[in-house]
Amino acid sequence: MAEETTLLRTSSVSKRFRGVVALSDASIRLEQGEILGIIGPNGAGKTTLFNVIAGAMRPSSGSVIFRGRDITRMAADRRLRLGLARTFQLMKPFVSLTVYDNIVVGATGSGLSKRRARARADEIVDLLDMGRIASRSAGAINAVQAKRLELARALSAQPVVVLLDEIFSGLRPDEVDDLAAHVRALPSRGQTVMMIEHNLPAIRSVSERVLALSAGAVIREGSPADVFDDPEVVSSYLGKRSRPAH
Ligand SMILES: Nc1ncnc2c1ncn2[C@@H]1O[C@H](COP(=O)(O)OP(=O)(O)OP(=O)(O)O)[C@@H](O)[C@H]1O
Repeated sequence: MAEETTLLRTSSVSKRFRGVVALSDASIRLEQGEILGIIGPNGAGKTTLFNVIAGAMRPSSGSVIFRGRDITRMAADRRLRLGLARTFQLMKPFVSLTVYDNIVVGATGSGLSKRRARARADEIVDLLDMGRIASRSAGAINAVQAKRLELARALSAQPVVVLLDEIFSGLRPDEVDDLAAHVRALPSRGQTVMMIEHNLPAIRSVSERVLALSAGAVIREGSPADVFDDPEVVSSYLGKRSRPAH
């Protein structure tokens, strides 16, 4: 394995909550410049994987290595400063602030001065075509715009790796296309992406490599076509009474 191109990896990570095994011996690697999709039915362990990688939770066993450094026990805010940012499935913008100021807050959280944070926010607003909503109250934007703000907030930290948690869920196909174009452009800006997604057409349109989790374990890894059609992957979704629609 080409270790020098591996930006982030988990090594035999397990996470147990009392009787529940949320992650079981999961070893995952994220290569420099890729967009890796993580799929799996409800309860497969996807969010737990993100929590362990981003520092919201410690694994019961195993380790997380980022740029060659063991960050398993490092606090989330230090990981952010090292270049590991995430979006949240449940977005909680500061509703009393404008969209723009929410992005500034994200940038200051990554350690920038106010002045540099504003310059970063200006860049992100341009990058994600958010000019029309920048001065609106974050409490007055719609769900699609809120997704974009969540992405903007994560990017404001200028991360090396960005973890996207279901940013395409609930979007119409045209809205997916619009946001997907921005996600596809991230590697050319030096940003590597790992994304959890139930929206399989969205994954197919942005990632070359997909990894399927079921009951906390990695069951398949490969191209979207190979993984989506794999019988074990299909049956893991059917077992949960939901089919990977693609
Ligand atoms: N804090 C917790 N306490 C107890 N059990 C938990 C906790 N967090 C997750 N679990 C359990 O761990 C398992 C994996 O949950 P997780 O949220 O990681 O799955 P997921 O793949 O993200 O699901 P979804 O697609 O529904 O978001 C589930 O059985 C869940 O109930």
